[in-house]
Amino acid sequence: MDNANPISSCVLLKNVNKSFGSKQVLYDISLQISEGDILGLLGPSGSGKSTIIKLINGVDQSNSGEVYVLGEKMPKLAVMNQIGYMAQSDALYGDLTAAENIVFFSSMYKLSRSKQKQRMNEVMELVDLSAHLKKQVKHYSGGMKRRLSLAIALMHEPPILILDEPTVGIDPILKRAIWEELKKLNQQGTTLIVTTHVMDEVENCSTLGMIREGRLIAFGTPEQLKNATASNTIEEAFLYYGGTAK
Ligand SMILES: Nc1ncnc2c1ncn2[C@@H]1O[C@H](COP(=O)(O)OP(=O)(O)OP(=O)(O)O)[C@@H](O)[C@H]1O
Repeated sequence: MDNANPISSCVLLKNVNKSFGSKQVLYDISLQISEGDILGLLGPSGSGKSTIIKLINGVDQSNSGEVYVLGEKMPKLAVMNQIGYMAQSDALYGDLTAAENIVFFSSMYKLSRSKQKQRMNEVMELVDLSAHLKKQVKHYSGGMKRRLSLAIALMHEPPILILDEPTVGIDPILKRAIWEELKKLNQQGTTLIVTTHVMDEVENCSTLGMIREGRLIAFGTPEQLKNATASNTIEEAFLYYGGTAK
């Protein structure tokens, strides 16, 4: 990591620490994500996954250490526009329809009216909500709101897509369909960063980071983590790290 170059990395964290008041929640996090990766950040609730994500997308700032995205030191507005972000809780307006929410949230990306319409149809098709475009969001179920948030994050075709627990509350069939689309986007060049608690999502990731109590206790490809722990499955490797890392 000492040799890691901010310019050639898609995302680079160097010795990042983060506290809220007197409570330290991230300790000396260093990691590098290459363009075209699908990084899965795994860890128990409260371990610090969302905090790492918010430092990468520029929503929050570290107390020490550096965060670079696309070669630029974060936070930087021009880079924030290159990132699609789906937060853990859905920041949607219940009194507006899905279409109105999409227009509102994508207005900062200044898509032409025809492009906006085209993308709206594409992303709503993708998350299987085309039939509910004109429905007020307060009448959506929890899973529908997650899917709408994902659609909004995809509107401007960002090169980096950050998804904080994207498939919570989504049924297994749609979850598989969404992952297929995410992988398709990845093959077209989108770098993905996804947090999850769920082991079955791990197989979709090219790189895994395991977080525990604010520390990055393992980072590498699933094969590397399995080899390093002499495990047959990534679940076994996760249990190994969970059981022994301090
Ligand atoms: N704005 C904040 N103010 C104070 N403490 C915070 C704040 N945001 C997060 N924390 C604390 O930081 C720690 C890490 O939280 P974070 O949300 O990053 O964990 P997480 O791994 O994403 O958890 P989950 O899977 O439940 O979302 C927790 O102890 C949390 O209470």
